[in-house]
Amino acid sequence: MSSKVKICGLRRPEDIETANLYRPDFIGFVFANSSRRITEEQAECLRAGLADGILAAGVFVNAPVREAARIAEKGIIDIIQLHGDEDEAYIRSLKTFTKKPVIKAVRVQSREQILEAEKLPCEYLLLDTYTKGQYGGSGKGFDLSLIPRLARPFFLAGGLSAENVQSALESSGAFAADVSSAVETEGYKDRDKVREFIRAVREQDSDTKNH
Ligand SMILES: O=C(O)c1ccccc1NCC(=O)[C@H](O)[C@H](O)COP(=O)(O)O
Repeated sequence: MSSKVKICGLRRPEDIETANLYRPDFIGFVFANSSRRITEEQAECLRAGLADGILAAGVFVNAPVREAARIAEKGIIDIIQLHGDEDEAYIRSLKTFTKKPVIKAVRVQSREQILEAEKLPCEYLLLDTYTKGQYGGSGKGFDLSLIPRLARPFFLAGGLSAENVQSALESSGAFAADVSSAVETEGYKDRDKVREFIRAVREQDSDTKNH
């Protein structure tokens, strides 16, 4: 199966134009406390311009369950990405309010932690770097040898770039590559870097098919 791409932290109309041009499979709107945070109203406007076929994830960190569900049910996002300390009870409660798929981020510190997270009632895991004092989008990578064989599809995140994404996907077996920092220049998404990242993932797919 070909690898998917997610570009996270879109916040301007030109970022949406870039996405519509280069067609990642997923984009992310950050609703959590971050320099990439956007409001619900901004996300609604951006979503209206997003091409069909690109799925929008909403990134939340320890948000009230009803707030995440409300934004999802409004149609602003297709997937709920939980990037904080949300536990099984939180996810079960969320699922009583919305049928939208859930991505649970794990800020990786050990192999056992990932195996434990596999039991959670979510559709996808997202494995990201643990950085003290920061929930995500740090631009730093983690030790991919900690990733066990997983039955569930997972997004790989944390310090990915056009230069390292091919080998990271290959060695981890991830379903999708997720990037934010490495496709930015001075804090904003950079059209050329987004293009190169997506190209690197798609090239990896054609290399795999040719071998
Ligand atoms: O990107 C943020 O600012 C952010 C803040 C708080 C929680 C999550 C956040 N991002 C989530 C993502 O999906 C990022 O793409 C992921 O952490 C990878 O980021 P990077 O290492 O910068 O490529």
